[in-house]
Amino acid sequence: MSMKVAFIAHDRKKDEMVNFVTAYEKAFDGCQLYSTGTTGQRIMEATQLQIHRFMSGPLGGDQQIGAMVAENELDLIIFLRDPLMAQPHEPDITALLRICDVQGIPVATNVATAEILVQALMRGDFGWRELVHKYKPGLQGNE
Ligand SMILES: O=C(CO)COP(=O)(O)O
Repeated sequence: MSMKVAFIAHDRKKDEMVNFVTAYEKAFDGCQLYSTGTTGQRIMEATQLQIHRFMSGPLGGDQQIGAMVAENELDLIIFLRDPLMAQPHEPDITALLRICDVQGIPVATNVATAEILVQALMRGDFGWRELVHKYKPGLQGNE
């Protein structure tokens, strides 16, 4: 099953995102890729990856990705937030992180975590959906 991965980066984190995705281009090749508007544009300019781009974050892109999460349609999100600058669409960002916690979707908000998750992706140990179900009370595997 091909993994569905989303990339989001705030402006002062976009170079870091491009460098990160470029370094792991092979790992992401073969995944179904999604992004907010400008982040995806920057990654596609720098790599051969094909990415489905949603709207820019401040115009609703975080919410569009959040809608995928709500349907449990994403396996991994790399969201390089700018921790030092307030964003006009802060409520959308909070909402996206919240819905990831609702659905148990792994989110990396810095490259240290992203690195670990991508290593796991390359090893093929992304049994996320099963894991999530295992730990949810009342669901199969957690009697
Ligand atoms: O603002 C963003 C995420 O909150 C990112 O949007 P862009 O990728 O369009 O810059």
